[in-house]
Amino acid sequence: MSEGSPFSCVLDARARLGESPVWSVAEQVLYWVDIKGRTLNRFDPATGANKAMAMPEDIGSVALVEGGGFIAAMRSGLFLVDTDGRVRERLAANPEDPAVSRFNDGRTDPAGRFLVGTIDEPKAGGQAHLYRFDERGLVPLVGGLLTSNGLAFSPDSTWLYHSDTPAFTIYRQRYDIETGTFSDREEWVRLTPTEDDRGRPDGAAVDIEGCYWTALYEGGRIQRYSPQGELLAEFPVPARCPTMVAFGGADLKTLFVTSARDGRPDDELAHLPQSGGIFAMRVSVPGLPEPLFRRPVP
Ligand SMILES: O=C1O[C@H](CS(=O)(=O)O)[C@@H](O)[C@H](O)[C@H]1O
Repeated sequence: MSEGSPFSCVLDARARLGESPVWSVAEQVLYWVDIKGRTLNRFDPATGANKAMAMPEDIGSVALVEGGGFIAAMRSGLFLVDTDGRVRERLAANPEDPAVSRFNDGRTDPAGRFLVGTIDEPKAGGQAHLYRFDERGLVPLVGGLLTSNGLAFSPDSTWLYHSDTPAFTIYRQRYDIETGTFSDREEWVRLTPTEDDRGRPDGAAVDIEGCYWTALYEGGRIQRYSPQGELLAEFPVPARCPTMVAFGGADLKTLFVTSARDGRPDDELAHLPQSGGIFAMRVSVPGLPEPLFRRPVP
């Protein structure tokens, strides 16, 4: 355990921008990406070994695919990647300009569709979108975003959670799992930045009680919210920029957190040298197994 934090560093990865932790129940390992370091990683907590697989471009998120391999959301599009990290096929192109937009946070819905958003890198007034990918192709569902993030589903699949990080806001909307469509979004939680605290909602996961856990980028902590949007607890992380959480371990009661170190000031990195690492803590309420992406049948 780190001083003042319930989290231990389980992998001192020094990732530039660690993201998208995904627990594989079948393999009992944690997959994660380094977006700017351009790697897809397989971390085995039982041995401490991490295998980094080089990617050809920035990789924003991954999800596990039924039958093996990954769907990878990269800068130029969505791709199928095999278990050895070889890019096999492009499923969809990024409809935005890849010079200023890349795919970011993504998650499979409980019916096997892939939801994924983009990041408007120049933050030019909200050019990013949230998309759905299934047999209907890549369809934009929400526009006007700066950084699409925080995708998660309630345990009964009736709510979709979603955040826009630089807007300091988490939204939720009624989700129809039969069709992959949703109602208009409602503002669910809005954080108020201060001069000392620009913590904003990044990647997230929901536990079996329906509580929403979010990393606070530049906020150095993880928050847990009730389904009613009430802040229940906060847990400091030994990194200023935790990026996303995932439940793992045999009982899904280990909370893993990825983090970033890219662009952080020297004094902060001196104080928080494990920034960019993977952290973990035990929790009393487990998460849910991550659904597998079902490749659409043409
Ligand atoms: O690139 C990223 O940056 C954002 C933070 S922000 O958009 O600059 O506020 C981070 O949340 C995101 O996950 C990451 O991919």
